[in-house]
Order: sequence, then C-alpha cells, then structure tokens
Amino acid sequence: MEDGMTKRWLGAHKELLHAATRHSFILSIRDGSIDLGCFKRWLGQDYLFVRAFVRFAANVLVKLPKDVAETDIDVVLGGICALEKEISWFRSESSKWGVHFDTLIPQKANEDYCRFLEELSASSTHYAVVLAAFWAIEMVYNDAFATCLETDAKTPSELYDACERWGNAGFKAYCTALQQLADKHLQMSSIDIQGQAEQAFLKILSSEVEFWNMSCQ
Ligand SMILES: Cc1ncc(CNC=O)c(N)n1
Repeated sequence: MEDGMTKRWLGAHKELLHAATRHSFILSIRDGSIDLGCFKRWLGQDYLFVRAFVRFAANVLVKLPKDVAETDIDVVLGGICALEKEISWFRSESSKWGVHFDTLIPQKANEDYCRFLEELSASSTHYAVVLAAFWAIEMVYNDAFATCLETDAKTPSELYDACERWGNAGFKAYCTALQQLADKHLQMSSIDIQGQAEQAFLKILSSEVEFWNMSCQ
C-alpha cells in the first residue's frame, strides 16, 4: 500500500490534485461565503452526473474478471448500492432547494465528463483502468468535502449534510478500499495499462476542476 501506484500519482500530480480538491467552490463552502445560486447549480448538475455515474459503476462491476476475489466484487457492489441512497438524497435536496431536476439541461463540462465515463465503459478499456478511475472520482469528492467538516470550517449548516455525505469517515474508508483494489490490480497489469490508468486519473482530476468551474459561473 505504501508504494502503491495511486500514491505515486498523488505525489506526482499535486498541483492538479489541489486544484480539484481545494477549488474555490469548496473553499467558499468551507469559509461560508458561497453563493447559494452556485450550490443549487452544482446540485442539479451533480444529480445528472450521478445518474451517468451509476451506469459507469455498473460497468466497472461487469468488467471485473470472474476470477477476482469475492471481496473485490463486494467493494464495487457496495459503491453501487450507496448510489441508490445518494440519488434519493439528491431528490430530497431538490425539494429543499427548489431545484427542479426534470427540466435540467446538462452543461458542457458535465456532458464532457459524462462522455468520458462512457468512453471508459467501452469494452476495450481494461478493468484496472476503470477501477483506478472509479477510485479517483470518489476520492476527489471525499477529499474536497472532508475539508468542509474540519473543526475550524465555517460551513453553513444547510450545506453540512452535503459535505457529510462525501466527507464522512465511512466514505473515506470506502475510498481507501477502492484505492487498495485499484493498486492491487494495477500491480498485476502491463506498463501500457498502468499508463492508461494514470492518464484516466489525470483526465478525472481536470474534469472535476471543470465541473467546479461550471458550478461557480
Ligand atoms: C462530479 C462528481 N464527481 C464525483 C462524485 C462522487 N461520486 C458519486 O457521487 C460526484 N457526485 N460528482
């Protein structure tokens, strides 16, 4: 675990990681200065993203070779199950904030990100690449929202629930399990696959930056 591949990537791409996890959108939640219009825009767009992410997560499960450990399958299955609760949460937030999901139009950064998830779902993408991508997507939200829960954070109380959803210790443990899973399978993969996985990791970080940018405009 100490010298896992993902840890090396995190060290090698610190700036992009910082841009994705300490974006001004997140910092403005943390210091309480957020424009609630931005939060509502993020909420609606993220609901659309999560609908696409469900398909991606299901595809990750389908890609796992039949001979992987049952506990490896359980980690991915657990993530898929959690998405059902997450979608219910989005729906209850939609009435809380008066954001109508049925008339939402996906914005460009969201469409681009969702298209990338579809590309990763192609049968030609190796399962170790999508495992790494799955981890990266979850890790960014965990790392970002966890900062809004720190004791000195001034997160507005009405946003605390959103930050808790991805910033809590259980979600962190799930991200660590995904990371270990990705590292284990990357280690068994060719240099070529490892390189593809690192590229996917970078593309996810930049897609997350664009997603936050979109929410702040
Ligand atoms: C844009 C984006 N990235 C990551 C997540 C977290 N994963 C599932 O909820 C998310 N909801 N939205």
